[in-house]
Amino acid sequence: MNIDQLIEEAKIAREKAYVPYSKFGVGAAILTKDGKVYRGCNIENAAYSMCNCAERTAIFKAYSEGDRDFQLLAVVADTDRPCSPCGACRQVISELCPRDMKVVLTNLNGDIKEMTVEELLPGAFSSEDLHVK
Ligand SMILES: O=c1ccn([C@H]2C[C@H](O)[C@@H](CO)O2)c(=O)[nH]1
Ligand SMILES: [Zn+2]
Repeated sequence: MNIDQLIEEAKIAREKAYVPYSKFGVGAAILTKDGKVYRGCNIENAAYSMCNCAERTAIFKAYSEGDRDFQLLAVVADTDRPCSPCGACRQVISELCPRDMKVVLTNLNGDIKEMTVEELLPGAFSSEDLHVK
């Protein structure tokens, strides 16, 4: 599974987005080290704060199946620039993915921005900051 293939998986995930309020579908796909792909879409709610982003859907799906070793995350939306994950997702990605893992942000025009987890959220708050680790 290469980067282009994982982007295609994210696009397939985006088709499943439940977005009656924003009409803004987002897709994500995360690749495990042993080659498994978990897709995620955003899922909205009439109580807006309950909306879940595509990135967290994909990561939580993998986690809940016991898969925790990731090598690549792709995100896609119909944006002018490559889709930029929100702050909440950056925090979750930074805790649950390796710091040096590549994150591929893209849009439907094929613009691609590659970043690392560390670059997505430099200096993230983490378990290292807690007294109880
Ligand atoms: O990277 C992003 C940015 C936004 N959204 C969702 C949240 C909400 O459902 C909609 C509009 O913010 O897009 C994602 O899923 N991922
Ligand atoms: Zn988010």
